[in-house]
Amino acid sequence: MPLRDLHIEGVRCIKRLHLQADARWNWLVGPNGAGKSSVLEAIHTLGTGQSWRRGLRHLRRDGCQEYLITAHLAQDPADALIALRRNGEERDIRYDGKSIDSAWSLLDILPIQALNDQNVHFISDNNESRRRILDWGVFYENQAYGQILRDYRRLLQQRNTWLKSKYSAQPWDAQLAVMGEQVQQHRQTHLSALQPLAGQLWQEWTQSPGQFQISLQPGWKEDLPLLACLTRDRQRDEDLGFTHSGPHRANLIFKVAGKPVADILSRGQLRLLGLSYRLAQLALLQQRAQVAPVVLMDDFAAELDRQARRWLVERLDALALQVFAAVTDSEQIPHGHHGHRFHLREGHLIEGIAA
Ligand SMILES: Nc1ncnc2c1ncn2[C@@H]1O[C@H](COP(=O)(O)OP(=O)(O)OP(=O)(O)O)[C@@H](O)[C@H]1O
Repeated sequence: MPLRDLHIEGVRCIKRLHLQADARWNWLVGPNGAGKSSVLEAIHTLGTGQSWRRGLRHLRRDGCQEYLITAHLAQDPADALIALRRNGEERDIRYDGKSIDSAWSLLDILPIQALNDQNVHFISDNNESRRRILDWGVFYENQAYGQILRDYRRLLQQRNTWLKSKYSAQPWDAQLAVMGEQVQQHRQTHLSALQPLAGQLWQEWTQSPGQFQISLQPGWKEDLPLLACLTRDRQRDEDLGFTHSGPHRANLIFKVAGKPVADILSRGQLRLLGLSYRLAQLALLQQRAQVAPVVLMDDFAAELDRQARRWLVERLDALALQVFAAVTDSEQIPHGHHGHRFHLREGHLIEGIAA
């Protein structure tokens, strides 16, 4: 669902900026501090209700009362606008003239895949980052998953509150176990479909016969049902005041040739492996769910040599998605590559296609 245009007011270093987007490639070009990430963050916020690094209030430009981000989507009629305005703690989201209560709805209206540093280096980051990236793919492949995960988290929170308060009746375990098993099942099904695609991309890039494996640890003892683990660990959970077993403790393990990748791959290779995984997610969505996220790529060239950059562009080209990619220099864009180039300085568009 590409953007046709984008309008930003009062976001970080950007006072006011409009651009008319290309349906495929949009290169944001400018030196450090020019505002490239601010544009990407604005799009991310419009598609998720959340900033990708700090809290939302940091998005507001110093000295401004509010920020406003709006866009027209390519498939919508000309007068349908998606708009997010924030003033202090008040947030107003509208789509096609209607007010939207929950930012969750934005995930359907404007799906985004963010490839910023954290979201590409998730493999060597913590378990939570890996779960977040996994869940992004599961959610877009099967949108019922969003509700299942929210239900699971709500029950988990209730159980943890109960563990701390030590009331006598304990009503949560059976339902928590049912939801937890469902979360695990959806994740595993998704991963089984994703693994061959990610492996294919990784091997295509490395030309290495070393086998690439991803496995999912569910977050509880694998040969026991979750309910049995919750029952078994009840006393320990009560003593420590939180739930030890469940998909909130799941982990994704990446291995190449049988070894943990963080031990053997270089930082650039880890970025490429992370990108292969994320590209595989996009390919799977294209096959299964017909969702076409807008791809946001911060610091496109970081840690990638020329050949890797070309490969990445070709892979994204094959997916025919809209991409916004930040580079500090036009030289980092593979030679002869098409798309719009927006040159930025100090939060202003100095050259490019203004709306
Ligand atoms: N709340 C704010 N109000 C005004 N300016 C801000 C605010 N937050 C950050 N900035 C400024 O915005 C600029 C950072 O912009 P941004 O991160 O978008 O740059 P960039 O082009 O992505 O740079 P790099 O290539 O270094 O990643 C910095 O100059 C910073 O001082």
